[in-house]
Amino acid sequence: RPSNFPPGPRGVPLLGFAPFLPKNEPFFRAMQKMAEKYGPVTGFYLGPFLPFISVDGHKAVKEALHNNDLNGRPSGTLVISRTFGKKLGLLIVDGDFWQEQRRFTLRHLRDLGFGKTSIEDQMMGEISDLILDITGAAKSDPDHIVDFKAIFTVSVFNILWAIIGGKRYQRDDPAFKQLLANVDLFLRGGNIAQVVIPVPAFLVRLFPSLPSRLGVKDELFVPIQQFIEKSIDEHVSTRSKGDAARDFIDVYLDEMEKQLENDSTFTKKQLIASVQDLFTAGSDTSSGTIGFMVLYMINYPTIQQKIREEIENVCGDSLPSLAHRASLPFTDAFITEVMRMSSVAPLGIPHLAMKETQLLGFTIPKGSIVSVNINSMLQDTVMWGDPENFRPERHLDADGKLFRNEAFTPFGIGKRICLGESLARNTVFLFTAALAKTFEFKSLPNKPPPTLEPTIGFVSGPQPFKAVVVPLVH
Ligand code: HEM
Repeated sequence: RPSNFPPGPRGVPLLGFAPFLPKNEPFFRAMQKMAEKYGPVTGFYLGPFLPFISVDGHKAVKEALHNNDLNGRPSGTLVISRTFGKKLGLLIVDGDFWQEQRRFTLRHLRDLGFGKTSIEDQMMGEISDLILDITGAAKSDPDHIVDFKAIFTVSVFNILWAIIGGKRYQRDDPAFKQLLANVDLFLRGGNIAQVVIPVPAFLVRLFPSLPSRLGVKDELFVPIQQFIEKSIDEHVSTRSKGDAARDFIDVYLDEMEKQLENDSTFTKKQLIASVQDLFTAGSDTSSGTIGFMVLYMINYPTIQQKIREEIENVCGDSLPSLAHRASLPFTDAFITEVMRMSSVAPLGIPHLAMKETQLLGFTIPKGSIVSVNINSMLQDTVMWGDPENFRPERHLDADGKLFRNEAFTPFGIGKRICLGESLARNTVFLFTAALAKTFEFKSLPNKPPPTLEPTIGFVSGPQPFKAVVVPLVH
């Protein structure tokens, strides 16, 4: 260990702490427990040479995420195997490549509808379809029991795909459902420490099942990459020169053509990897968040009733729109509190120290993996007082207006903040408000409410659940 390295467990020679990584509890919780023992910045080694730094609590997380020397991403064999064995896409790239691709993607996704009301019509269409689906399922069961497994992913994906690929899929399209199930399976597979374990490439060649055993099931992305590549080819063949760009894929293809002569970062492989990353980062996180909204409504029926009353008073007969949001502070506070409690991306994406730097006075060696515990920020006792309690009112000020606590950072902070934040926030708001207005959600007869305990994996999602759904007449 270099001098002034953060305190932490030692592990064993050669393998470091790798054999002791917890598997049966969410990794973010294990890291929080470690922080209780060693402090807000904990360090250990994965293998003989790779320092792993876990950062916990508001003060340390804030300092880490605002330190630009920590804005890199890991590049181990397992990390890059999802992107053709190279640092491609948006999630795991860094340096100038990341800046150029992130800036381009963000600018054009914004123009095409991220965070804009122009995509609202698309969202409302998906919501109407979902409402029909849930109503149908509730009415077809004698006890109005609806299975919520994967029910929101198709809607969320269709919104994303309207911007990226300009096409809409039917809710019951089996091939399409399989693609979404693959993303979900991958995200439930492992944890961020397993994926950065420095496994030499030759070992993976010798033991091809090794990544999967470590929870990195990259083969799940093969059909997704084929689907994206096919869409790109269709875009090329269905557009004539001079036609306006229809979606992100068209805009990207235009840029590839423009930059043809240069040593360009805009390539077909990069486009496939970026779209794949937008799927991976954007679908389960948003749909899981909506799932948690329903779960919390079931667990807190009085609060569910209060939201519904607020929405009915403000929106009358119509479904809530983004324009109503400012007049629905309690609904917004409920959404904020569910996001704080459920923390679907509890460890975000691991960062990398691009050079040696300091964190809370400790030395972080160049090349360290820095795992930033976003959940610990959302549960910080100093910032929240009673973080363990579900209290939407904590997000309202004395005048009943939405108040933003500095520690509310489910999308991260700093330069690597989530690229899809505005789209996710709008999606989650519209779906939650529409569902609360249209249905009453209840526990199954004579059963306790479904668990709020998250699934284990790269992201936290709701466990599959069923609920009694009563369609409300308006
Ligand atoms: C509730 C929904 C979501 C949550 C809670 C969430 C949370 C996060 C978090 C915590 C990070 C990591 C920040 C860091 O590395 O410090 C992140 C990164 C990212 N998110 Fe999201 N996200 C959500 C939805 C979305 C959506 C809808 C998209 C796009 C369609 C998206 C795209 C991305 C991308 C591309 C990154 C990587 C940014 C970079 O490395 O520069 N996310 N997200």
